Amino acid sequence: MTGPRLTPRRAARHARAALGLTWRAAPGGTVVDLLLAILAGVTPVLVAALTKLVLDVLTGAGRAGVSLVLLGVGLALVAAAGVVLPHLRTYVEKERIRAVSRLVRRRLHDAVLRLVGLVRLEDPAFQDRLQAAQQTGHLGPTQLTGNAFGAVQSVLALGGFLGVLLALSPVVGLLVLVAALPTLWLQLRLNRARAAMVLHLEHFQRRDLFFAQLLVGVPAAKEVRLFGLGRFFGDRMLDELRGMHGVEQRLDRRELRAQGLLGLLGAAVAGAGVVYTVTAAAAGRLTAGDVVIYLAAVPGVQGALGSLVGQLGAIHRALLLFDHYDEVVRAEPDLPVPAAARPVPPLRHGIELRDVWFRYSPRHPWVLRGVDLFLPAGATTALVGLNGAGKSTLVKLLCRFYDPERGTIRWDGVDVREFDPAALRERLGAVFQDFMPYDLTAAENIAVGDLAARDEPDRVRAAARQAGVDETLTGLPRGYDTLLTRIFFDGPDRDDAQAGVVLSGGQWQRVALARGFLRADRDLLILDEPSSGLDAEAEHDLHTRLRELRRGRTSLLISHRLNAVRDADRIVALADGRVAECGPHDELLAAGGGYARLFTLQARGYREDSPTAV
Ligand SMILES: Nc1ncnc2c1ncn2[C@@H]1O[C@H](COP(=O)(O)OP(=O)(O)OP(=O)(O)O)[C@@H](O)[C@H]1O
Repeated sequence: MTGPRLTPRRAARHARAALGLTWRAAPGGTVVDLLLAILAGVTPVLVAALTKLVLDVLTGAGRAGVSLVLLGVGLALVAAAGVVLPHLRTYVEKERIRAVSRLVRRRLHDAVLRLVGLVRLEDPAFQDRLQAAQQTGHLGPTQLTGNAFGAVQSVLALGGFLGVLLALSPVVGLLVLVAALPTLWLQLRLNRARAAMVLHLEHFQRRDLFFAQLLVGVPAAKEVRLFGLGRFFGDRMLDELRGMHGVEQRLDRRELRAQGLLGLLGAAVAGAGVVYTVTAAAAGRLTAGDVVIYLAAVPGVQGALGSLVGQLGAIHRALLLFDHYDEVVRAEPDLPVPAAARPVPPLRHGIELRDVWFRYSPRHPWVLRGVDLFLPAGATTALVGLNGAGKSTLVKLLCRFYDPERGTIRWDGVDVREFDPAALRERLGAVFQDFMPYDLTAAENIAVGDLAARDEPDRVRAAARQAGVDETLTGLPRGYDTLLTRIFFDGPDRDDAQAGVVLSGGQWQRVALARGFLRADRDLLILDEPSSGLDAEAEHDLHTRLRELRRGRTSLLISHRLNAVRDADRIVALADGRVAECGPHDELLAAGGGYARLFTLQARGYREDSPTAV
């Protein structure tokens, strides 16, 4: 496994960005932490130096006139500081990490929201990076700063102890120093491997999480039990976990081998130093105080060097991890957004698709192959076609989640690429076929259609009434404030296991419709299979309401129930990626094409005694 390379320029850019984030998130905490790191660095050297002085005075080897009491008090104070400082630092550091995490999370999500389309979000490689950035984004700044301050502390301790060692025996001092160089080299290599591992593991982790969710989550619980899928998914999950652990294990073993050898080397150097000092003291060349400070200095230098190497390695790793975050926050918009976007005017004439070609990526087949279509303002257009004909894809293009590969979509003659996508979407209302049931309250589930309605309960209720779900929601344990989920609970509901409710599929469909109704006044209302989950009576009722609502408005209605679209102003049938038929119901029926065939088939299914597959 080869690791990602970090050029000095890239490293410097990441370091600047990471430190900048830390400073912006917690300026006070950063200063305090640095001061504490400096204090923590000099404390052990001071303890060793004071201990030597005390011993020298006691054994008569020290200078006369030095007060033992003062030395004792000084030693006690410095030792006390040495005990308290690490705890204080831990607290300050945790506060800083929390502040940085919030800032990093916000920036990451701002960056994701800048992706106005869906192309990049649907790219598995980008998803891997995004997940890695989510998990490790905050580690870049926090580890960089924490380890940089730790390095300051280590350098101070190292400088102090090394000074002592070199003064007593330059040979041993240099030996201790040189013995640390292989550790530094190894650490840098291991860091690169570890950073590469994060991205490599992301594949496994996402799939592991997916299988774990299937096993413990509610959505798949029915099928898992009925089809007996538990063992199958469990084994797949363990396979992913095994793959992940295999990668980690290989790296851990490499680390164990290398660090074991280097540890032995360090111990041998330290042992040789001890033998030398004790022998020199026995021969009268060193005092007892010298022996004590020597014994403190050798592990002190090795410890500080080890920490420094570890910290430099961690800084390197933090910079490599920061790469994922940096890539995501610097990601170019996935759809071109004009610098000077044109304002989106109210729709007067209509929306025109001119020779629109689209496929989800060059590796995917064409879905639309030259669609020419006009959606006249103030009229209802129905879009019909077999499964996979491209109806929902066309809706996604109208919302500009993607751009056509060839051809244009024009809003009153203006190419929609000249608009800001957010401004265009402001003019649209939509109920998607795969609408999202949120684990929120009933009122919030409707108000997400137009967040301004959060503070307008009457509007929310009116929309629910139009969608025929008001009575259901009013009857819930907490009315519109009832959570539409059994996964979470609100504070006051903690002791009430029944507080959240699960709606039926059709009831959810109506909630989604209510969301759409909140935007019924927009220039274009898109309804993709709005009645697929409704019972016959509700469907009839809904289409009567929709007819009312659509009157004089521009709307696009997609449905497989051809009876529900027959009164649309125009019916457009998609087939083979093109518009195959277009016209009012009667005209299409008389033409005797694909639409007429499907309509007759469905109608016969209702009339005949024997059931007919539709
Ligand atoms: N995000 C995607 N990435 C790749 N291919 C996709 C994606 N979404 C849809 N497709 C493919 O595009 C084709 C058209 O799908 P689309 O959902 O537009 O059909 P549809 O007419 O709405 O079908 P249905 O009646 O079943 O809802 C299908 O072959 C589908 O597999």
